[in-house]
Amino acid sequence: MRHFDLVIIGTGSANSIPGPEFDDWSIAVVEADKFGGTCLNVGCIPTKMYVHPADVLTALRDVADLGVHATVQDADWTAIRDRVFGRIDAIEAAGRAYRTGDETPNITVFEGFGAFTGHKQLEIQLNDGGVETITGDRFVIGAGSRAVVPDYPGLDDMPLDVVHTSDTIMRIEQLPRSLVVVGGGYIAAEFAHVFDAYGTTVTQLVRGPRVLKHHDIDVSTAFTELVGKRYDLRLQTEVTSVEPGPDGGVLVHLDGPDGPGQVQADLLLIATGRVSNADRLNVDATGVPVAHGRVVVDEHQRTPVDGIFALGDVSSPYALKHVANHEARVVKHNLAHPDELMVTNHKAVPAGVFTHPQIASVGCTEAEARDSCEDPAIAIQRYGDTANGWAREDTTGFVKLIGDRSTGLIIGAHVMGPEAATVIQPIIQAMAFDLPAHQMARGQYWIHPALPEVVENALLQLPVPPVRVQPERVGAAGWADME
Ligand SMILES: Cc1cc2nc3c(=O)[nH]c(=O)nc-3n(C[C@H](O)[C@H](O)[C@H](O)COP(=O)(O)OP(=O)(O)OC[C@H]3O[C@@H](n4cnc5c(N)ncnc54)[C@H](O)[C@@H]3O)c2cc1C
Ligand SMILES: NC(=O)c1ccc[n+]([C@@H]2O[C@H](COP(=O)([O-])OP(=O)(O)OC[C@H]3O[C@@H](n4cnc5c(N)ncnc54)[C@H](O)[C@@H]3O)[C@@H](O)[C@H]2O)c1
Repeated sequence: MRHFDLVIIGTGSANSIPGPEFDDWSIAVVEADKFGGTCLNVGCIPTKMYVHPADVLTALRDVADLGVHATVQDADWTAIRDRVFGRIDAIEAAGRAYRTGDETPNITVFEGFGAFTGHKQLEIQLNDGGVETITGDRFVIGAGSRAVVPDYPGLDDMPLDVVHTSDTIMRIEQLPRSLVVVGGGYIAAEFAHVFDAYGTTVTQLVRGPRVLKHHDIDVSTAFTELVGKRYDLRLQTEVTSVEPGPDGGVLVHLDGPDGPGQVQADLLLIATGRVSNADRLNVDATGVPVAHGRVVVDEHQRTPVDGIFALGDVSSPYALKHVANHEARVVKHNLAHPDELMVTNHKAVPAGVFTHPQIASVGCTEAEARDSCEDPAIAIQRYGDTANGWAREDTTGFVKLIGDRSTGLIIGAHVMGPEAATVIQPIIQAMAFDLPAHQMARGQYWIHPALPEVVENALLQLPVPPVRVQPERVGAAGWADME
């Protein structure tokens, strides 16, 4: 049985851990599937490579109002798909070659599925046949998450090329004429935007009252209204069964506000959430506990078993790549410096939804704020009432801020509109560094007439006490007085 100083399960964010500081450690990297994990191969990166052409197409369709005459013919699915995966597959292959090649001689890659069979002992079902059992002094569990597919009657009998999850939909042969998307979360919203923009007839089935229902109520309500005008959005609608369509494709049986019904389409995309892979690793055998479906870790990313760490979707409730990357940096430091442990920072975790319009959020929603404090301060600033938004004739975008009246700090921010995921970044910074709202607004210049002025104006409106900048920190006059 081979023994290693460190065993890493999963090549998503965990693959960033081996570096020069571990050159004298023997390291095993265990990967069952594609090198680089979800984000690179089937997640953030390819989806955003599909979103960008969708954004371009959507913008081109909207330019008539600005006096520009543009004709959009169609989206060349094959060209887009081959550009996306021509680039991604090359990176995947290069990552695998790097870890298996001469440049990292202390690393042994096991291509197969690992599960614990004893204390710090992992059995690997190798992809090309055979089984290998290894042991390690330390382990990093970075095994990610997987798509959840509800057990709809008839689903098992459907042709494989008709029913998809986010894992497979991006590699299809041709653009479907019609698509049913099930789910109302991130993945459903982003793919509905992509396919609708490319020219597919989209029907989205959402069992709740709104799309993105975990977002702030104002964002969720406004976004639901907007996409409801774009494609066939059916709320409070459940799938009851599926069957092959009479002319191919799929016939989805559903139950909604108007009673039972049907919708037919070329393809079905199921985007009903993801679950941690903690249940597939038999972590119990090595004494690692699982709670709420996730591997249990402390603020140093340590499991209760000495030397076993976990990070990313397998242990984190956030299921976001920037969180997995941050946690990987913490694990890397803590492996190398066991006497000076770093703490994970989950203070102001943001997220973007790459739809049209774009959405971004950080901190609490208004409802969460009202649950935890009696009287949160709220400000809403429309893009269209600031110079750049007005120039664009934006009619739907806004920034919503939630503040704490006692401290003047921002506790939540929600943005819907052009470049929302970029526009929100200064607010994330303010929250991360405890910069009070009015100090943030008046303690710096805001480029005029750029989009972030919408943030400046939202900050100024926030009914929290002004906090004056100390003159010695910003120069003799004190920028707090600058109007
Ligand atoms: C469609 C989609 C779009 C997304 N878009 C975004 C986005 O825009 N922004 C964002 O922040 N996040 C996004 N995410 C979420 C993001 O991709 C994940 O949070 C992140 O990739 C998780 O990283 P990880 O390292 O924890 O796991 P992963 O990257 O999933 O890596 C885990 C690896 O472990 C391997 N593995 C699992 N079990 C075993 C085993 N038993 N043995 C061996 N290997 C195993 C898997 O094959 C995988 O390669 C998206 C996700 C999806 C699905
Ligand atoms: N831009 C981003 O950052 C981004 C993009 C995609 C995915 N992600 C990450 O991936 C995770 C998974 O995304 P997701 O969209 O699959 O999950 P999600 O949790 O965002 O949404 C799941 C949706 O499916 C619905 N649902 C659940 N079970 C259902 C059922 N049985 N029938 C019908 N509907 C059902 C839920 O009500 C919800 O609307 C996200 O939580 C997010 O963390 C992030």
